[in-house]
Amino acid sequence: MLESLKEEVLQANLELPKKGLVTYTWGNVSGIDRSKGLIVIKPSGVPYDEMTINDLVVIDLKGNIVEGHLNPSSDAPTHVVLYDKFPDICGVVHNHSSWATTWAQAGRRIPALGTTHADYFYGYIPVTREMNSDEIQGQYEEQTGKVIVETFKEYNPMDMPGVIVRNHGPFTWGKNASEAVHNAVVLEEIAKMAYHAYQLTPGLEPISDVLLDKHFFRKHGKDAYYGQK
Ligand SMILES: O=C(CO)[C@@H](O)[C@H](O)COP(=O)(O)O
Repeated sequence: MLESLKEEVLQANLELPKKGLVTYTWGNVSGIDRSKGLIVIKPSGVPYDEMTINDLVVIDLKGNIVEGHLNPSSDAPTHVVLYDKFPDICGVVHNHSSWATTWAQAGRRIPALGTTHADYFYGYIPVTREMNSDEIQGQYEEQTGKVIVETFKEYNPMDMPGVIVRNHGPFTWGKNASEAVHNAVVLEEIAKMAYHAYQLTPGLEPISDVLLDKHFFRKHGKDAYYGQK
């Protein structure tokens, strides 16, 4: 069942260490078959260099295990919320890549300081609010998804394909698992460049709306929905 999606999700997971986005078993990638309402996700705690297609776990949109002999990623509830509330996405990535996680630990949104950013993210990459103790002590991973959705009231997820979860790390998404990984790689590079740009020029302002529009529109077209800049 879902053999081609499983292969795509396996390759997307194996791309994370190849691109230097994960250490040990940190991070996870999933993909969804919207016609079946089934998600294929990385198993929890399995080293990437030992992972096989048979280790992947299939869950439904309530988080129930439909197929698989291992537990799904501990972040599966977050993936489920995002698929439920962002109907156009079909791939989700979570990781603890160093530069993006630095911004998460600092509780900072990432400003658009250059055209690389503008090609992928229309304006600031948002950071979620701090979660309260009840949210943390409760269904933490599910609440993480809900706080991301709350942050995206003003955004179309397809035109802002990532978020910085405060004190945790980045989540990215896309039209499939492979695009979600691509966006994770870009977000990490943007986070690194923005950090260094601020070192060179403290108090740097974001790029002009004209330059942001030029690059984002060129890549995404005029009809893209735009949230906060
Ligand atoms: O965010 C976290 C832990 O903070 C997770 O991404 C783990 O780093 C990986 O968990 P599994 O996917 O192996 O359950």
